[in-house]
Amino acid sequence: MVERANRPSALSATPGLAPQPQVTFSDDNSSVRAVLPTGESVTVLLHGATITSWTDASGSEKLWLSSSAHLDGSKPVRGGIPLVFPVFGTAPDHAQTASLAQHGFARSSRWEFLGKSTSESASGDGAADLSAKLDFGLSAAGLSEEAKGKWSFAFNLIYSVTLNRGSLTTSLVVTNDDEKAWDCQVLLHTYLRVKDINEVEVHGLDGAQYVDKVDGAKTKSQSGAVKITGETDRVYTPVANGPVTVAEGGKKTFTVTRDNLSNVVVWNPWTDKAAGMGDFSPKDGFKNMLCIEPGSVSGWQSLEPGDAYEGAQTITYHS
Ligand SMILES: O=P(O)(O)OC[C@H]1O[C@@H](O)[C@H](O)[C@@H](O)[C@@H]1O
Repeated sequence: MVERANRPSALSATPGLAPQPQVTFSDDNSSVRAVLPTGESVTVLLHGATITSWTDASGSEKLWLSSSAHLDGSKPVRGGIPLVFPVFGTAPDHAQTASLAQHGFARSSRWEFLGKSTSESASGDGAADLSAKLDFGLSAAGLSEEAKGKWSFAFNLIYSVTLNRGSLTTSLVVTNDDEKAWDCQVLLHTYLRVKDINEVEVHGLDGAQYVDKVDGAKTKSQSGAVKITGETDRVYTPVANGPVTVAEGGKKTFTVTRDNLSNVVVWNPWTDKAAGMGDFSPKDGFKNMLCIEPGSVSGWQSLEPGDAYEGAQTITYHS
């Protein structure tokens, strides 16, 4: 792997040599985009450091984004990959996070774009494959007065989004910059795009315990593949750190691997919940999405002053 930090966009031309294909980066005041020479792309909104688009080389979208999602910072984004920190859902019994909004403030805050870099590795045919990495940061200084009032600890988040041919890696490093210890939960709220939810099976969770949030938070045990036949909201704790795969019509479409994230939330709102969400469009869009959300949410990451925690996912698509 060769790191080439902050190289200029477009083609690099060395006199006498054919121009080498380069990653194209663009950023405006609201989002950052990287496009590989082979056509794969990722777009990250500074609002929430939310990934709003991930495409393959042909431009086919891999993530689901509501057509009425708020992209102007007025609400968390419905779709793509929003970030959940420092609390998953709400935690009325956890004093430090009890007054925070659902899923915390990371998805509602404007992040700073820290920089971009390019790496190359040999591909199967001997040519170099390029990948692009985008880094974003959020600390207490970037919070709204309201969020600061509800969570007053000093912290630092670095979120890295790495686009490779065929896969996307998202990694969050959380550092406690305070003089006091604090707890947090982290989750990568990934909305995968599917063709028909009725054809979907999720593999890799067989034997896992889960909390069924649509059945009184009962603890249950998964048997076989997960099929989505109605509102589904489950917090799985897989037995091992193996991959979770999504298949459609018997064909594998996504593989999700986790690094240091012990839970997987599987969520689909189905008809009634989708109808009740003002930013969920089209209303039958639940047929085209499935949230597979790697996270650390069934307990708390307790960080002493100066401690850091890192969790990551890699999503690979199979075409
Ligand atoms: O509407 P929100 O805040 O984006 O949350 C969407 C869903 O996010 C999931 O992670 C939760 O398990 C669900 O309970 C929740 O409904």
